[in-house]
Amino acid sequence: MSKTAMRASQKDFESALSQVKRLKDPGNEVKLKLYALYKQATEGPCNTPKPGVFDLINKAKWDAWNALGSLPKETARQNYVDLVSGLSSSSDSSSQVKPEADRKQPGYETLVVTSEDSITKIMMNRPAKKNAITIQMYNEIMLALKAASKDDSAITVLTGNGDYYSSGNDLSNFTDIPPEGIEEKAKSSAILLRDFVDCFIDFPKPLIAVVNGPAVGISVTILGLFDTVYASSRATFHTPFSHLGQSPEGCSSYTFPKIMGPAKAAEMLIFGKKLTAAEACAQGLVTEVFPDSTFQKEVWTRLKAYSKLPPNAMRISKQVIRNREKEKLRAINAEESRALQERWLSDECTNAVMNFLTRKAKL
Ligand SMILES: CCCCCC/C=C/C(=O)SCCNC(=O)CCNC(=O)[C@H](O)C(C)(C)COP(=O)(O)OP(=O)(O)OC[C@H]1O[C@@H](n2cnc3c(N)ncnc32)[C@H](O)[C@@H]1OP(=O)(O)O
Repeated sequence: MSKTAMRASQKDFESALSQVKRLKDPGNEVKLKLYALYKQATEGPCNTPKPGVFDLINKAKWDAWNALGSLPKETARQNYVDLVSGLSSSSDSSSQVKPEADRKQPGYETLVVTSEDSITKIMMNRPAKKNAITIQMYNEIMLALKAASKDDSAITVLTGNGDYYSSGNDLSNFTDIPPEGIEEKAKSSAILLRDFVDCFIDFPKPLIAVVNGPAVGISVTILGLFDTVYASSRATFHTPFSHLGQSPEGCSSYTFPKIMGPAKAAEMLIFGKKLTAAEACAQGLVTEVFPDSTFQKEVWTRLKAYSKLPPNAMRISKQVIRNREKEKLRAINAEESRALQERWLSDECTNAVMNFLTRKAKL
């Protein structure tokens, strides 16, 4: 016999009433339907005066109940039981979490990109190399950001897999010299760098860095272009550009002095001072630090709550906060990229990279 042909007993109705309390929030429209059916099942047709036009909530409830007209109490009880049973089965199936491998978006080799709960998560995925950023990874991050800017997620997160957030530019990027020579390599790298940083400058939705461990070089400098930076207490922030014969990028020559003042920015960007997570937070580069033991749990709970906020309002707020600086940031990015193009051809830089690659030097 079909469910609707059955008559719901008082016991079925009472069990639906207790089941409804355990359901995930079904949204206002369904809540109004449930309210109306409950009133109809227990009191019969709507019998109270219509609330005033400014009493919005009670008026919506009254309208929903009144719309049921003279529906018999028994039918309302049955409809209530059926509605709750439908909601329970769909909420059971949506609470079955698929393993990450099944949810991951195809087409990325150096990243794991997933979208759920209105959050697109871009995870750098070279843990054995401390998530050092190869040419392929720069390109894939740009692709993932462009896709995330158009998908239906409300917020986008960048994070790292393993013990590091990222050790920055993969220093072996400099070893793959094309037949056209080293100048050509420096030129194409500067274009890649500029395009990469532009993607962060132009990203239209709230962008959050979940810094799960130490961060080096370009993975630190671009943090000034994020809207929120959450860090594990294990994270450190290191920009050893002078040690590498290089100069700052990611618009940090502008964002860092603005965030932390010129003196603190110079210590990081010129002298390569490494900051702890607590120091980075005190200087405004990091929004909040969480104990490493509860980092993932606390951060994702927070982000899931934020991702439920109205997405258009968040986008517009970001625009209002950031848009007036965009042109300036693009010009700074171009200037920093030009300076680095020169630096990459210098002996200081060549020697530092060779020392790392031949294992003579680490940070
Ligand atoms: C298109 C170009 C755009 C350029 C933009 C400009 C960007 C600038 C920067 O980002 S500058 C910062 C560059 N990064 C570094 O200088 C970090 C170098 N790495 C280290 O000093 C150390 O590896 C470490 C301190 C990050 C970690 O040390 P440790 O814990 O002892 O681990 P290992 O050194 O054994 O590392 C494991 C494994 O990963 C390889 N690796 C780590 N980082 C990098 C890197 N940045 N580039 C290349 N390879 C890296 C390391 O060699 C080991 O590999 P192996 O197991 O030996 O094969």
